Amino acid sequence: MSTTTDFDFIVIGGGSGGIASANRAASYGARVALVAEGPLGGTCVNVGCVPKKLFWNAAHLATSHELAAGYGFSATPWDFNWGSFKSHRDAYIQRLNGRYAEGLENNRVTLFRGHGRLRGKNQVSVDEKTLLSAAKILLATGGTPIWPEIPGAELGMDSDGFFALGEQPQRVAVVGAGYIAVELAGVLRALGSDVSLVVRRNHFLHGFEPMLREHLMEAMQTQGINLLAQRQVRQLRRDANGLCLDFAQGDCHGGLDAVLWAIGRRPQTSDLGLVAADLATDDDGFLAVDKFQNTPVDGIYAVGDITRAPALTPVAIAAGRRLADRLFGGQSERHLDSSLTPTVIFSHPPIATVGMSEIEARERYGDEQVKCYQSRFVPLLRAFQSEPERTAMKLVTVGHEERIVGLHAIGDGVEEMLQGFAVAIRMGARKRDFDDTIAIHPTSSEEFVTLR
Ligand SMILES: Cc1cc2nc3c(=O)[nH]c(=O)nc-3n(C[C@H](O)[C@H](O)[C@H](O)COP(=O)(O)OP(=O)(O)OC[C@H]3O[C@@H](n4cnc5c(N)ncnc54)[C@H](O)[C@@H]3O)c2cc1C
Ligand SMILES: NC(=O)c1ccc[n+]([C@@H]2O[C@H](COP(=O)([O-])OP(=O)(O)OC[C@H]3O[C@@H](n4cnc5c(N)ncnc54)[C@H](O)[C@@H]3O)[C@@H](O)[C@H]2O)c1
Repeated sequence: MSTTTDFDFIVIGGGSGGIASANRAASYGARVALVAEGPLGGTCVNVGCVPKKLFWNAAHLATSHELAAGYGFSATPWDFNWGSFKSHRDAYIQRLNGRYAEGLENNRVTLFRGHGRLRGKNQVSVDEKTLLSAAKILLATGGTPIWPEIPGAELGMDSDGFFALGEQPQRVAVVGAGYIAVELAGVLRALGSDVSLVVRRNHFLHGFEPMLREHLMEAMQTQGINLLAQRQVRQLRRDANGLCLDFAQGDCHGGLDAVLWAIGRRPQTSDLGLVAADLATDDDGFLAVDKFQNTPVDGIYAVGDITRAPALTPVAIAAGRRLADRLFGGQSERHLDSSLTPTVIFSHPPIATVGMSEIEARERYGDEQVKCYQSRFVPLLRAFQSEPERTAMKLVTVGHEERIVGLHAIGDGVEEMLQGFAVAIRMGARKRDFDDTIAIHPTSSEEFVTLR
C-alpha cells in the first residue's frame, strides 16, 4: 500500500449523502477525501430518483393524449421509442456525473476512485492500494436491491436491471408492494406494457394512509394493472410461453417477458471493514446512529440509506450537510430532525404525504383528540372526461386547536403541491391557519384551504 495521506475528513460513498457532506465540509476549509466506487451521484442519480422521474415524465406524456381529446385535439396516440428515450436519459445522467466531478474539484475535495474499507478507527484503504487517514470518517455507502431467495430468482431483474433494459418488455410482473413496485408498475403500464403487480397481502403501500392506497388501487385497476393479491412467490421458471411465477398458494402466472423484483433494499455495509473499527451493524445490516449521526465509535459517522432514517435522497443530503456544519462549521447542535419528512410516490396518479396517517394519530393521541377532513373531487383538468380519475385529499388534525399532524393527497399535480404545505405543518399550522389562507382559484391545492 502507498504511504498514508492525511485528511481532516474521509467520506466513503459518492452518493447523495456522501457528496453533500464532502462538499459542505470542504466549504469550511476542511481537507476532505471522498472515496467512491460506481458512478458519481450514487443510487439517486444513476439508478434511482433521476431515471425514475424521467420515466415518470415519459409515462405522463404517454397518457396525456387521453385528456387532449376532450380539449379538441385529435386523439391519436403517439408511439414511444424506448431506445431513443434511453439514450437521451443516459446522456443526461452522464452530464450529471460530470457536474458532480466538477463540483468536487471546484470545492477542492480529493476524489479517490475505488472501494473504501475501514482499516481501523482513523484509516481507510482504497482498493487495498492507497491508505488514507483522518480523525473523522463518514460512512455513506447507501443500499442495494434485495433479491428473493427462491429457485429461478436470477431469471428476474431488480430496479438496476430495469433501468438497463434496452427494449420495453411487453408482459411484465412486478413483485413487491412499496415505492419502487407501484412506481415502476405505473410507468410500464402507462407506456403500454401488460402489467401484473404481485403482493403478499391484500394491498400495497402498507404503513401509508389507507385512503391513499385504496385510491391508487382503484386507479391502477381502471388503468388495467392486474393486481395479484395474497400471493407468495415460490419460484420463477421459464417454459415455452416465457417466464412463469409459481405461487405458494398453488397457482401460477405465466407468459411473461420480464419479472421485476421490488421487494426492498438492504444497506451496503458488509464489505466496509467495520470490524477493524470495532463497529457492528444490526441484524438487517443497518448502522445505529444518534441524532448527530454519531456511530458508537468516536469519530466515525453514518448518513443515508445505511442508517434507519427514511431512505430518501433529501434526508441523506440534509444529514450529510448538517453533520459537516457541526464538525467543521462551528454549529455544535446542528442535526437533522426527520420526523416530518414529506415524501412523494411517483405513481399514476402521484401520492404526496407528510406526517401521520389517521390510524397513527388515533393510536398516538386517542380517538377523541383526532379530527379528519377529507375531499374527493374531479380536478378541472379532467372536466371533459367521461370517467375522470379523481383527486383525493385528507387532513389529520389533533386537539381543540386542530393542529395538523398529517396531510395526504393523491391526484394530478400533488407532487408539486406538497413542499409548501410541508413547511406550514413543520411550523405548527392549525386547521384555522389553512382556513384563513386565501385560496388560489382554480387549482386543486385550494381544496386544502377550503376543507369543511
Ligand atoms: C428506483 C429508485 C427510485 C428512487 N426514487 C427516489 C425518489 O424519487 N426520491 C427520493 O428522495 N429518493 C428516491 N430513492 C432513494 C434514494 O435514491 C436513496 O435514498 C439515496 O440515494 C440514498 O443516498 P445515500 O447517500 O445513502 O446512498 P447512495 O446514493 O446509494 O450512494 C452510495 C454510494 O456509495 C458507493 N459505495 C458503496 N460502498 C462503497 C465502498 N465501500 N467504497 C466506495 N464507495 C462505495 C455506491 O456505489 C454509491 O455510489 C430511490 C431509490 C431507488 C432505488
Ligand atoms: N419516490 C421516492 O421517494 C422513492 C422511490 C423509490 C424508492 N424510494 C426509497 O427506496 C426505498 C426502497 O424502495 P422499495 O420499493 O424497494 O422498498 P420498500 O421497503 O418501500 O418496499 C418493499 C416492499 O416489498 C414487500 N416485500 C418484501 N419481501 C417481499 C417478498 N418476498 N415478496 C413480495 N413482496 C415483498 C414489502 O412488504 C414492501 O412492501 C423506499 O423505502 C424509499 O424509501 C423512494
